[in-house]
Amino acid sequence: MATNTAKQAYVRAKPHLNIGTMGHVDHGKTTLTAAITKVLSERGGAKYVPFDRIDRAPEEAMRGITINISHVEYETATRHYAHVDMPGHADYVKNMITGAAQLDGAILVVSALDGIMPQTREHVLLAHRVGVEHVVVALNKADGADPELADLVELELRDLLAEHGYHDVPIVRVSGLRALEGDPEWEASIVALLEAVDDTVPVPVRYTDAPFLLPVENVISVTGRGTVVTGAIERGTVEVGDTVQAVGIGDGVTAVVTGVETFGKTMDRGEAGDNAALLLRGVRREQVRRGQVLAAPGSQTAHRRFTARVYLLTAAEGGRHTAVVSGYRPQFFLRTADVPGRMELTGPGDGAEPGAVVALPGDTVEVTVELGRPVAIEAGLGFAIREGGRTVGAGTVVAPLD
Ligand SMILES: Nc1nc2c(ncn2[C@@H]2O[C@H](COP(=O)(O)OP(=O)(O)OP(=O)(O)O)[C@@H](O)[C@H]2O)c(=O)[nH]1
Repeated sequence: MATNTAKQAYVRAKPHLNIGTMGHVDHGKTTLTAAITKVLSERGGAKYVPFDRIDRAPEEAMRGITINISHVEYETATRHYAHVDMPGHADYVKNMITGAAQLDGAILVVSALDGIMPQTREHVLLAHRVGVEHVVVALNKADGADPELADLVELELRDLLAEHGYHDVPIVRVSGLRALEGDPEWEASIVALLEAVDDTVPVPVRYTDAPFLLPVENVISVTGRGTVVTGAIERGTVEVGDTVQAVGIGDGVTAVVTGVETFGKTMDRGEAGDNAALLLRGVRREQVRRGQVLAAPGSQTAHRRFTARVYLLTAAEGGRHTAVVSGYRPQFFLRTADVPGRMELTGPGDGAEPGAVVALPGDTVEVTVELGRPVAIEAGLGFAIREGGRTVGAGTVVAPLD
């Protein structure tokens, strides 16, 4: 937001969708993301983002001009996409469950050389659990794979996907690496992959009529301009002159929005589904924090206590090997907030025995949660439970308390 040159305006000519790559470590997510931007840049639909600029680019963040650095944007003939390449496995799991990623669809990257690996399974399971309805598979590294082996991987993938309710998923053989190197055959594979995404992922219904809500991802101070808050708009719309309120964690400030941008372009109006950067007047950087939400004043309230239903992941899903008892103190991830808390088991769900005081991996249980700090809570909000760097549970808020 702090550049001296006049900014280009964002033209909302095509529907905007949010997609992301998921898949096992080293199967080529980042290479594929770079390849997509390179191939589309040659066709006028993107700015090329080289491999080493994805996930990082701290100087861009310092200049305060872009949204969360792991997002890239590109356009196909019919859509504008924001694409998130979640840096590591832990971030993926957290972003998926908390809904921070807000994916309308996902590209599952599977190496044709390695086939299905543990995180491939875990990501498919989580995607389904958090409501990602549309998946396209990029069967990557097809340049190095024996076609018969790739056929076998494809069969196994179809089984895995069907097990989690994904049917008729397009599986496109690609090579991110060869496409990046400019090999026309593999460049064409990237185009085919994006065509499959265009055809498979429908334009979602956006809640533009609801009160404005944006989970805060990043807060950046821009010299001479003020404080910029970035994140994906979950609901509603926002325009210059609107008043927004920060809710959760500490005391929330109320501020007037003096600028709205997406990917460095100015917008008249940010809408649900957009990745936005909002410039706030008269706010110091410390007054807004990741984990808060920016909301239409009075539309959201912060709570420390709430009731919820929680599914405990099995060991095979990456969860715990042992039971959980009342008084359990894991870490809770709600939207972009990461707070410690305590969980009491109040009743069985569909898995646990009636009256159970312990819950086993694989059970669904009713719980009361008390967080270390208040965050914006409402019925239906999804959250993740983590412990020692791994995800052990996925929950849904039933009702806020107090
Ligand atoms: N042969 C071949 N190698 C590839 C291809 N795509 C990626 N690789 C290689 O696979 C390795 C991992 O690629 P990355 O893009 O870093 O994988 P990633 O999934 O983003 O890894 P994480 O971000 O660590 O989860 C690198 O050495 C790439 O060069 C491909 O299409 N063909």
